[in-house]
Amino acid sequence: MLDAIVAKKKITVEQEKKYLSLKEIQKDISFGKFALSKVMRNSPWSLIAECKLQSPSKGRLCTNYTVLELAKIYEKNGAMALSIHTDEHFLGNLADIALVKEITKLPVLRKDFIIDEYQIYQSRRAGADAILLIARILSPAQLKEYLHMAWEIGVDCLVEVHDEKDINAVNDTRAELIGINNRNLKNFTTDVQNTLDLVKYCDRNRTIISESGIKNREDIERVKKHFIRGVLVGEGLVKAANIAAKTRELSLVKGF
Ligand SMILES: O=P(O)(O)OC[C@@H](O)[C@@H](O)c1c[nH]c2ccccc12
Repeated sequence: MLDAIVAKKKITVEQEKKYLSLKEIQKDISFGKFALSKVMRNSPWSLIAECKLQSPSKGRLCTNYTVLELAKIYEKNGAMALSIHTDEHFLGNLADIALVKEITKLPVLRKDFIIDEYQIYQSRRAGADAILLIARILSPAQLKEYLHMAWEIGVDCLVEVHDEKDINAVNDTRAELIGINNRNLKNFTTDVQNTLDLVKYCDRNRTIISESGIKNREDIERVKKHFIRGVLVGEGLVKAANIAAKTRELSLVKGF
């Protein structure tokens, strides 16, 4: 599935370049302020709350709320940042970033499959504070190059890792934010234990978070003991009976 999404993404990006060239995009961007890393550096715990309406493996996850409604609930209840899908397989849309930025003050991570430098500038032009870089779909050279390009325009990168090989590639860069993904890329199941197994390979000077399959305080207590500074949660939030309460629970809001 990942391969198919990436193949399709390559075609989409080539089409987008025809519509608006890289040069034109580069002319039209304001510099970012590294808002995500700033927030995470200053906070002992960060919930990055994902506005996830659908996933390719599970289908529709959320029908009662729009991306904007979710963003507002998350902000009001203690989330430190928002993750906004912009890939079609997740019902995402690049324009959602600007809409979300209009109604919240939180840093916004663009959640997509970045495989071309074009998308880095495109993300900033769309208003993103940060982008996801998935180590598995990039060569070590590409990873370094993309981190540098993003850094030059004030955009943070959350580098996602799935195994020891990915982590070795990231340790060899200056990436500040690392996300250990608990999702098995072959069968799409999630296991929080993956974070505990892999965190020992990560350079401790980075800000490390746990991604996918986080459902409750128990999961958080488990990873928090092992130098994890935050979580990225989608399904656990959007499928909760009370999304506001779940956001407070996973944000570690006092008195919950
Ligand atoms: O819904 P979950 O299990 O809480 O997972 C959120 C997030 O980690 C997941 O959406 C994700 C992590 N990395 C990705 C890369 C592409 C698409 C999706 C993802």
